[in-house]
Amino acid sequence: MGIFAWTVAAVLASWAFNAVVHLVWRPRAITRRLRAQGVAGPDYRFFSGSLGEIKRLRGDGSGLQLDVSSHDFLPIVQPHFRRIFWGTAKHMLGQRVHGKTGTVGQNENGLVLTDSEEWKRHLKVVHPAFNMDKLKMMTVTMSDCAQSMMSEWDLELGTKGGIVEIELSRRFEELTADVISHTAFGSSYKQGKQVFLAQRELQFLAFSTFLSVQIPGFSYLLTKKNVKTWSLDKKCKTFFFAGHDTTSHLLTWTMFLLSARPEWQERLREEVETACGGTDEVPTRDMLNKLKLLHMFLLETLRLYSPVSLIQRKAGTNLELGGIKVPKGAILTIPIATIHRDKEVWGPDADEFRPERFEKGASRAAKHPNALLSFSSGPRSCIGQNFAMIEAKTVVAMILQRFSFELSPKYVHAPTDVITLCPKYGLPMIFKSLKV
Ligand code: HEM
Repeated sequence: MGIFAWTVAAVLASWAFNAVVHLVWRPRAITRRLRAQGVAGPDYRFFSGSLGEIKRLRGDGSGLQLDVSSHDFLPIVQPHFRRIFWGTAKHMLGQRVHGKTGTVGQNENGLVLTDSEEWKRHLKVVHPAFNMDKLKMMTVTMSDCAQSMMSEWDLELGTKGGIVEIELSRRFEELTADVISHTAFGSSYKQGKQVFLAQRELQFLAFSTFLSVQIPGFSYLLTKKNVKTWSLDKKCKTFFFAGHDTTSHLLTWTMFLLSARPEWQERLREEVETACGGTDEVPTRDMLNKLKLLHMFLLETLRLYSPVSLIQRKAGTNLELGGIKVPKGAILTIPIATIHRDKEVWGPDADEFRPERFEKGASRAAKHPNALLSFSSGPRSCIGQNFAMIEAKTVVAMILQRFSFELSPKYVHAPTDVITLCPKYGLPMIFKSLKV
């Protein structure tokens, strides 16, 4: 055999060895150790008393949290979560999917992906971008972008006799991409738009990767999908990924819930008109601060339709949680969507939509102060949460000032999780102008 054939054989043998180690041997070893302690499989209730534990572990800087997942939103994907939980860290979602969707390529990790020292360094650099003064300035950009979206709606209303059906989820994706492009990329807004398009494609590629078996080394092969992923990866920036899809889904689900509850639509409109004025006014940051009911409404939307429905962490060391020894390398999933509907945590009305539960703030709405996990909690929690909440308030307030709306009969309720939770068939809504 020539040198080339030997090289190919050696590479194949190394892949096969890696595959056995990472897909068979290590997962089995971890499974055996957990089973020996009576942990039969991924059942989140087993850890349901451990929210305090999550906080404590995060608080000590280890970046380590836990929970084992049963994800009732997604029965189809469940077997894959099972595999993920029992697998080893190296080939797991936390690294692979985030790596493929969120960041700038193999050696240039973005903030969602980075670990320990590198993360601290990144955080120091980006944190000042989110201080309250900067956010105040960004509110103006947000309302400008929202205003330009709504001017288009006005035009459509004008040509269609004062009543128009608009598919909102797509419009909000464009809007939040617009906002993040203007705030993160400044004048190079067109470059931001390119990133937006690349990122959408990448998200679908990443999701299909997540559902298929991962063979170590295969992501380096020159397949069509890998080549596409690499080229798209280069264009993506963390903020872009983390910052616009999530916020657009929050807006979408808020509008869905508002259309399903006309009495709330009226209450919130009244609050907005009192604090911000009528159809032609543009809310300022100070006005937005007065919108308590809207704030509660957004929190309840985040609880029931959390844009990010699970997060994961790798056990960095052997550790003990709730009396269970979790071996180093196990992937622990925090099933946000499940926790958010847990009656033990939120009370018997956990499945009901009731913004009043947030009357005294998010930390006093449930039995545990950190039960609302949409933005995660602790040192690795969402850096853009204020940004997202301000953007959502600006946009919803401006819509309430200018339009009345109801759900189109075409709407089909099918929340679906493509890394973030969105309505599978969009959100068609019927709009009327409130301008006299
Ligand atoms: C409703 C909107 C949003 C939701 C639900 C959301 C949710 C989350 C969650 C759950 C995490 C933790 C991820 C993990 O632990 O694996 C996270 C992290 C992060 N988010 Fe957000 N996010 C939103 C908006 C934003 C915005 C607007 C930005 C930026 C402009 C942003 C930037 C980030 C960054 C950079 C991280 C990583 C932080 C770190 O690792 O230290 N997010 N987000």
